[in-house]
Amino acid sequence: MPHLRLALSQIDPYVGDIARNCDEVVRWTRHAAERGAQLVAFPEMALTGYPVEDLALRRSFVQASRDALVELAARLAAEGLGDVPVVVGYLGRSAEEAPQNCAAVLHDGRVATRFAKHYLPNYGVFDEYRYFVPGDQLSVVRVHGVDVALAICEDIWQDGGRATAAGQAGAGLLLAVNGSPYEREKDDVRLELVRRRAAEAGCTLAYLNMVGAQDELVFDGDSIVVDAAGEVLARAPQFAEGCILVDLDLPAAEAEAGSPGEPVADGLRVERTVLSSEPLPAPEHPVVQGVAPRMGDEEEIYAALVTGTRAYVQKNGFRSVLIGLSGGIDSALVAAIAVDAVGAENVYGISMPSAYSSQHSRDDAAELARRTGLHFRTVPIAPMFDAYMGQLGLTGLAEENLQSRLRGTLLMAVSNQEGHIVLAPGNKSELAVGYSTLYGDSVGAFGPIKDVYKTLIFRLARWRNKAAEERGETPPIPENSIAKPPSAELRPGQVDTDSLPDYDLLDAILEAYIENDHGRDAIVAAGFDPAVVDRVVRLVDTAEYKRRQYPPGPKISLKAFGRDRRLPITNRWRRG
Ligand SMILES: Nc1ncnc2c1ncn2[C@@H]1O[C@H](COP(=O)(O)OP(=O)(O)OC[C@H]2O[C@@H]([n+]3cccc(C(=O)O)c3)[C@H](O)[C@@H]2O)[C@@H](O)[C@H]1O
Ligand SMILES: Nc1ncnc2c1ncn2[C@@H]1O[C@H](COP(=O)(O)OP(=O)(O)OP(=O)(O)O)[C@@H](O)[C@H]1O
Ligand SMILES: NC(=O)CC[C@H](N)C(=O)O
Repeated sequence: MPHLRLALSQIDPYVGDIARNCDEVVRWTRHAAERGAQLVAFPEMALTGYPVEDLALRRSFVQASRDALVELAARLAAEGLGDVPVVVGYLGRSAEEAPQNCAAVLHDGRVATRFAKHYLPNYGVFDEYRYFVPGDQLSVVRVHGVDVALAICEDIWQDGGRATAAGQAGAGLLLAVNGSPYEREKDDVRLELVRRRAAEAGCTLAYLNMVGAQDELVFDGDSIVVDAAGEVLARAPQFAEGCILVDLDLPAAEAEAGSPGEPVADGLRVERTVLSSEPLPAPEHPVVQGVAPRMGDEEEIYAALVTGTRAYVQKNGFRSVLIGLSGGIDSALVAAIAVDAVGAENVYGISMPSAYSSQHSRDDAAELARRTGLHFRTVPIAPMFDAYMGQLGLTGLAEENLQSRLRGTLLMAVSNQEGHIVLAPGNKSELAVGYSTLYGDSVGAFGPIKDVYKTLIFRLARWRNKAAEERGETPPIPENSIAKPPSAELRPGQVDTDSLPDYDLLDAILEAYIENDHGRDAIVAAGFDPAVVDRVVRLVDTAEYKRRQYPPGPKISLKAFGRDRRLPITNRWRRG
C-alpha cells in the first residue's frame, strides 16, 4: 500500500492581510516539510482570511488573491519547498469573472490545479450566494501514487455531494479544507459528519479547520482524520494553532480510473492531475499523532470567548482593554476572559460608584482586581451626576439611566485618552429583553459575553474558578460576585428580578423563543405561564433596536443575535 505523510495546518489567517497569510503558508509548509510531510494542507480561503464578506466583490482584492497564489507557488519552490504539494484556499473567480471560493494545489513552482467550492452555505451566518458562484469540478490529484480528491467545507456538509463523487472517482483520500465557525457541541456534529462522509466516499477523510477568530466568528480547529470505517486516526486540539502530521497507508490509484472530464455524482466534472505516481513505502519511524482530548462544555465555551476576544483586540491593532467593574458577575467574568485573552498587564478596570453603589459592590470590584492583577482605579460619578441633575432635574428611569450613561461616557473618555478599547459586559439574556442602557452600559468595542445567557454566566464563572483551583492558582472571580443577587444598583435596593422574571425562568423562555424558534403558543403549550411568556416575547420583539446598536461579540450558540437571527427593527408583528 502506498504511504502518505499528510500535514494539516490548523492556522489563523488574517482577513485582508494576504502578504502575512502567504508568509504563514511558507512558514508552516517549511515546518511540515522538515518533518517529512508529502502533502500539506491549509484552510478554506487561507490566503485572504475567512469570511471576507463584501471584500469578495472588490475586483482589486480578487486580483490580489489570485496574483498572490501564483507568487506563492513560485516562492515555495524558490525556498526549496516546491516538491511538496500544498493545498491552499484562496479567493478566485470564474471564467465569467464572478468571485469564487477556491482552493488550489501548488507544486513545483506552479499552480497545478484549482477548483471552486460547489456547495455554497446560505443559512445562519453564511451568505455565500451573495458573493460566489459555485464550481462544478472535482479535483483529484495523484500524490505518490494515491488519488486525493479535494473539497471545500460546505461541499461535505450537504448530502449526495463531494464524498459520493470522490468515491465514484476512485479516491484513496478525501481532503476537505474548512472555515467552520465554532458553535457549542459542534465538534460532535463534525465527527459524526466526517464519519458518514468517509463511509460514503469509501476512503479515509481528512478534515482541516482553521483556528482563531474573525469579528463575531470563532474558529476552533478540531481537525480530524477518519478512515472509511469511521475510526478516528487523528484529532487536533481545539482552539490551538499548529500542524498535525498523520502517516496514512492508502490504496494505490488505479491508473485507468476515469478520464478527465468524466461526470460523477451531482454533475461534478472530474479533473485529474498527476503530481507524482511513484508510491512511497511506509517510513521506518512513523509519526505518532494522537487524538487530542475533548474539552468539556464550559471549558470549550470559555476558550471560544477568550479566543474571540483576543483575536478582536490583537487583529485590530490594540494591546489593552478597559472594563467598568461593578463588582457584579458579568463584568467580573468579562474581566477574567480579558485577563486570559490579553494578560492582566493589559487589562484596565474602573470602579465608578454612585450614591446607590453598595459597599460590597465596591469591595468585590477591588477584590477581583487583587485576584487577577489587573490595573484598577476608582472614579466616583457623584459630582458629574449632581451637575447633570442640577441642570436637567431628571426623575425615574431618566435619572437611573443617567448613571449608566455617565459611566459609558467616562469609559469612552479614558479609552480615547489611554488607547484601551472598551469591553461591553452585556449578556444574552439582557440583550434579549433590552435590559441595558443605550449609550450607557452598552457602549464598547466588543462584547465578550453577548451570546451567553445569564444562567450560563454563572456556570462559566464557577468553572473558571474551579479550573484555577485545580491548577493551584487564585480563582479570579470573588465568590460574593457569584453568590449575590444580580442588581443594576441604579436606585436604592434595586435587583434585576424587580423588572425581569427569575433568570432560570427567563432563560428557559428565551431558549425556546430564540434558540428553538418556538412561537408564543408553543411555549405556553410547553407549560410556561402565558402572562410571563407574553411579556418576555414582547420585550424581545421590541428590543431589536437596542441589539442592532450593540457591539459585536463572539458567537457560541446556534443562534447568536445578528446574522443568525435577522429581524426588522421597525416591526408591528406582535405574535411571537
Ligand atoms: N424603536 C426604537 N428605535 C430606536 N430608538 C428607540 C426605540 N424605542 C426607544 N428608543 C430609544 O431608546 C430609549 C430607551 O432606551 P434606554 O435609554 O436604554 O432606556 P430603557 O430601555 O427605557 O431603560 C433601560 C433599562 O435597562 C435597565 N438597565 C440599565 C442599565 C444596566 C442594567 C443591567 O442590569 O445591566 C439594566 C434599566 O433598569 C432599565 O430597565 C428611548 O428614550 C428612545 O430614545
Ligand atoms: N459602580 C460601577 N462601577 C463601574 N462600572 C459599573 C458600575 N455599575 C455598573 N457598571 C458597569 O455597567 C455594567 C452594567 O452593570 P449593572 O450592575 O447595571 O448590571 P449587571 O448586568 O448585573 O452587570 P454586573 O453583573 O457586571 O454588575 C457593569 O457590568 C459595569 O461594566
Ligand atoms: N465555510 C463553510 O462552508 C462553513 C459551512 C459549514 N456548514 C460549517 O459550519 O462548517
